[in-house]
Amino acid sequence: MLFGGIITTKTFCKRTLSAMVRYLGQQEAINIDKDLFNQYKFSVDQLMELAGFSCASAIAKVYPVEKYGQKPILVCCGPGNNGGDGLVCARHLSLFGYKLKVFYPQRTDKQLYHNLVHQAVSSDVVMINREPTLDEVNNEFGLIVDALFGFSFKPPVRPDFKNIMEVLKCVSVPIASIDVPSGWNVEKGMPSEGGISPELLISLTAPKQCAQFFLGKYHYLGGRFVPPKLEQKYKLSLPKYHGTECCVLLK
Ligand SMILES: NC(=O)C1=CN([C@@H]2O[C@H](COP(=O)(O)OP(=O)(O)OC[C@H]3O[C@@H](n4cnc5c(N)ncnc54)[C@H](O)[C@@H]3O)[C@@H](O)[C@H]2O)[C@@H](O)CC1
Ligand SMILES: [K+]
Repeated sequence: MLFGGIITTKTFCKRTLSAMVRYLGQQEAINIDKDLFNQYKFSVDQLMELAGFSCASAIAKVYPVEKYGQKPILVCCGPGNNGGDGLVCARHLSLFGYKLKVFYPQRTDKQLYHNLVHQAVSSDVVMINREPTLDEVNNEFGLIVDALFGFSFKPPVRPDFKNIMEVLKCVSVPIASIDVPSGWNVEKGMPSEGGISPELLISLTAPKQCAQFFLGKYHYLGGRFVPPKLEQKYKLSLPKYHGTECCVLLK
């Protein structure tokens, strides 16, 4: 496609990359997850660490610490594995030199999650217990990481998460969403009543169908842990990760 008659190599490469990947339906994403655990014998901790690290890397590329490190980053974590990715991502961002605050209202009572919180706090991440207001988010933070819900989300958002979702819908601060923009239908995208509009989306393993409706500026793929046979089984056509990079720019 030509834009004003000019197409740069970079634009062409980005468009080619995002065109070639396959977008997964919700059930397919769940099946791949099951295969990774049952057939390929990965543990949740392993994949979550790689997923969260790749999200932190993509965020650091788009929002360099030299420019965005002054104000804290707010990470909003949900009750499932998407929230776990958020906790890992927060710890790595803190180790990269950012100031981190995490809002994690429904803490999962499993050892993995207790450990993730402990590890984050040990790496200077601050856990906040009160839900931040819209004004507080706009004034205090430079970036929001949305780790509320991933590919297992079933709309509509339940009442206990409505407030924070409303805040995220209205913020002027950029949002980086992990795997799926929270509140979006995993296949159909933003709900008709409106939803959050992330500036950065980091798809994990492979993009979900909702990513086709993503209009933000940056789309990365992370989670470089897919065994070649699994990639072939689901015909994922993943883009090539460069060198030792753990994430790749799709758009
Ligand atoms: N195989 C993969 O691709 C990997 C996936 N990971 C992450 O795991 C995520 C999927 O995790 P899960 O399956 O635990 O699920 P999610 O984290 O997507 O969400 C499930 C949680 O959200 C709650 N929930 C669902 N619908 C809701 C609604 N309408 N209102 C309020 N709460 C709702 C559920 O009760 C559950 O607690 C992925 O999106 C990704 O971020 C990574 O951790 C590792 C590897
Ligand atoms: K999310």
